[in-house]
This record gives sequence, structure tokens and C-alpha cells, in this order.
Amino acid sequence: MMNYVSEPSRPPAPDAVHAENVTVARGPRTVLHHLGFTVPRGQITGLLGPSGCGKSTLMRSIVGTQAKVTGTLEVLGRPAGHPTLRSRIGYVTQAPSVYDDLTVRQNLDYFAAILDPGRATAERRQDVERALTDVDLTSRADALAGNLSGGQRSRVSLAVALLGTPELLVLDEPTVGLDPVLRRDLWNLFHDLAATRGATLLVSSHVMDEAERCHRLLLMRDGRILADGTPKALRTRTGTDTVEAAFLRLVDEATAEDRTKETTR
Ligand SMILES: Nc1ncnc2c1ncn2[C@@H]1O[C@H](COP(=O)(O)OP(=O)(O)OP(=O)(O)O)[C@@H](O)[C@H]1O
Repeated sequence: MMNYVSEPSRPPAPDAVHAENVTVARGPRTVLHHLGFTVPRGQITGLLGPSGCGKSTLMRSIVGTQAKVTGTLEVLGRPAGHPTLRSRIGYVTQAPSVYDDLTVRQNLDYFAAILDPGRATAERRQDVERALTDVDLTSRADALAGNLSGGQRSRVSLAVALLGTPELLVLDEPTVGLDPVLRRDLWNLFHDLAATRGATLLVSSHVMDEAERCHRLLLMRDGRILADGTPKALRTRTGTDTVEAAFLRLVDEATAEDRTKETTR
């Protein structure tokens, strides 16, 4: 007789981000209102919406750098901002944060040393070379960061975020100012990171054609989530051909609803 030993039942890995009733105030104003959504693991989720709708504020909340966040916001199974999340998240802000008077490789060496001071030098060098290859900057590794183009500087910031092989990458408008070829290459890299390393990417943009490249979308307007789903589901739901048309239809519907509420008050 054979003994069958049942596998211990493991709870499923939590979503990369789980938000319930998340509200954020900046100064005297509430800029995010009662947001509820999830970001599944191993996929690219696009965060899209017009300028000022709250994309950066939401990203800052997720990485734990935003004050006055209320509600439930869990990231990789921990409360947002938990110290153990620091090495598990890569965050690229809109403004490239690199030192102009260091070369590209020196910038990466410096950040790699801060990220993991105990790591052996040879391993750290390997991490740096891998990150340089990821963003296609090996040929510019010895150039001063201050002598790079805007797009190249953005890619150095991205390389810094990739150093620790983070599980979650939060990228705030990473393709702004890039030419179409670089944009395409970066999107190919994002897909590669999700497919081969199982990374989760949350990428903000207000360029709607980039939405079509995401697995899932969170569409925002005025500090609220307008819609959440795959590009196909959003097109189907709104009876439109593109995510841009779907977004405009949803904005029009929401505006009409707001007006109705105002007139019935
Ligand atoms: N430091 C601040 N103090 C007070 N309000 C702020 C501050 N920074 C941003 N805001 C306000 O918060 C709201 C959301 O801004 P946020 O930068 O998150 O929008 P966004 O969607 O990322 O915009 P963009 O696409 O232009 O970067 C805006 O109304 C903005 O005016």
C-alpha cells in the first residue's frame, strides 16, 4: 500500500499591491479618494490618466514615500513603506536621479554599494554589468552622466532600479522624452522582465498608445480609479477600438454622472 502524503496547503502569493479605501491628502487638499484596486504579480500594469490626476502620488504611496495615506495599502504582502520592502522594490521617479560628475558605471557602482553594502565586490560588479546590458548602456558606461542625453539619463535611473533584481518595479513615466525606437526597446525590456524574471511592473504614462502594451490598466481621473481591466476588456466594455477611445468614453460618462449628481443636489 502506498502512502500519499498530501502537500501542505500554501496560501496563494498575495497580489503585488492590494489597496482598499486608500485616501491621500497633499497640503489641505484630498488628491486620492477611496481607491480600491489590485496589481497582480508578474504582469505589467499601466497607470494612466491626465496630468494631475494623481498617478505620481499613488506611486509614492505604494513605495512608501508619501505622507498622509489612509486606508489599507499592502505591497508584496506587507504594509506599504515597511522597511523589509526597500530592497524588494525598484522605484524610478520622473526626474532622473543620477550624479552628473560620475560616469554611468560609477553611478551604478555607488548605488549598488548602498543597496547591499555586504555584497562581494565581484558579485556587485556582475550586477552592475547586467543592469548596464538591460538598459543598453554598456557602450556609454564610461561616459559622465552629465554628458548623456535626457533619454540616456532616464535609462541610467532605470538601471539603478534594476540593480537589486526587485520583485516590483514602480516606474513613473519612464518613456517621457524618449524617441520611438528607445520607447519600443524599453517596452520590450519591461515585457522581458515580467516574462523571464517574474517581475511585476507598475508603469505610469499619459501616452495612451503605451496602454495597449500593458497586461492590465488602471485608468485614473481626478484622484479616482475610473476603470480597471485588460486593454481588451476596456475596449469591449466601451464598444471602442482603442484604449484612448475607451478612456475618453469613460471620462465622458463620468463627467455626465457628476453633472447629474450636481443638478439633483
Ligand atoms: N507637493 C505638493 N503639495 C500639494 N499638492 C500637490 C503636491 N504635489 C502634487 N500635488 C497635487 O496633487 C495632485 C496629484 O498630483 P500628481 O503629481 O500625483 O499627478 P500626476 O497624475 O502624477 O501628474 P503628472 O502626470 O503631471 O505627473 C495634483 O492636483 C497636484 O497639484
